[in-house]
Amino acid sequence: MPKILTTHTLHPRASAMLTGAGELVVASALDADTLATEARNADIIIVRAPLPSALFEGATKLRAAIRHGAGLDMVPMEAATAAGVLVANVPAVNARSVAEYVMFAALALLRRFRMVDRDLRAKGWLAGRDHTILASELAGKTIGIVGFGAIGQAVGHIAAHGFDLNVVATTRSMRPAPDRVGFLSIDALVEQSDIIVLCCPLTPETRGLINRERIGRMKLHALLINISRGPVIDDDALIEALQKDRIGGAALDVFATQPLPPNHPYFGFDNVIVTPHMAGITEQSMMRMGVGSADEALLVLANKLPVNLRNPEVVEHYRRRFPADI
Ligand SMILES: NC(=O)C1=CN([C@@H]2O[C@H](COP(=O)(O)OP(=O)(O)OC[C@H]3O[C@@H](n4cnc5c(N)ncnc54)[C@H](O)[C@@H]3O)[C@@H](O)[C@H]2O)C=CC1
Ligand SMILES: O=C(O)C(=O)COP(=O)(O)O
Repeated sequence: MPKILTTHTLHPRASAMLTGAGELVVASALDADTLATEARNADIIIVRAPLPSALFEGATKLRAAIRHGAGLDMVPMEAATAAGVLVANVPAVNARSVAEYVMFAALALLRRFRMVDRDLRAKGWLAGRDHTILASELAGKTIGIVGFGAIGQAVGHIAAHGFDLNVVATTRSMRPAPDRVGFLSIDALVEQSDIIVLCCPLTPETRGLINRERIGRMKLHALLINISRGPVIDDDALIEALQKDRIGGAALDVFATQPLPPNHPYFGFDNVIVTPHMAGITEQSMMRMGVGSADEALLVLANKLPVNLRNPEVVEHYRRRFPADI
């Protein structure tokens, strides 16, 4: 029976789809050595944690690595491709969940939710109400979306139609912008936005995109929301801007080091919301990502190519490794 290794427990509906088609095994730990050892006799791996390149050298039976979600940065693409392993993902199905998180984060920052809740509990009613900086409405502000793919478009739609925000965006292709969205260069977006939302993948171009220089161009007291990947922001530059009260606050769901170390400076700011990479995790999206991953795994087990194949250049190599397949 083929072995399907998964880094995390899947949604029950996805597990049910795979039970019977293969032996479904949840990795016993997520460190590089354990993953590489447990992938050695696996046919498929479903991925929610960074995979080491070395995994692909030892996993001689491995046919596919399937990302449970959108971001492909967790799969070392070159190593997978060199080994003839198909890489697929499940795009767009968590976009609504992430977009709702973005609106939650923007509202929570503007309402100073962390401070008000804390002061009411610790010091009582008046302390909770009596903040010198007033809360602010979303309506009429400009939200700047960096990366206008599935998530960016969902954010743009809710922001424009649900909250009367002005929406500007920057994206690689700059195709014709939809109604109520204006495309700008990254620098113009950074200068004009009251709220900047990072919705791009982590790539060599986006690593360090929000650097000291760009943070310096932000409007005084603008907000920054990051749901993309931690290294898109220069942490030292952001921490400095927060210390100097240069920006109004930040909501960070993703970090250069995950888990975020307990003593990290981000924990020290009242105007920073930190969440453990969970913007895309809801009951609905976990079901859709799980089912989508299971669909792709079942296709590979049926000797077919996954629908969202992300390294098509591997196909010839794959055919040589598994001549009976595809
Ligand atoms: N925090 C969370 O729970 C989640 C985080 N993510 C992250 O969000 C990313 C985006 O997800 P989707 O919107 O589903 O992907 P997508 O592929 O639909 O959209 C990404 C967009 O970013 C644009 N882009 C790429 N490079 C760029 C650059 N240098 N400058 C500006 N735009 C650029 C692309 O043109 C594309 O429009 C994922 O790659 C992942 O890293 C995704 C889902 C959940
Ligand atoms: O889709 C992504 O890239 C995410 O970050 C969320 O997916 P996951 O929680 O890793 O299944």
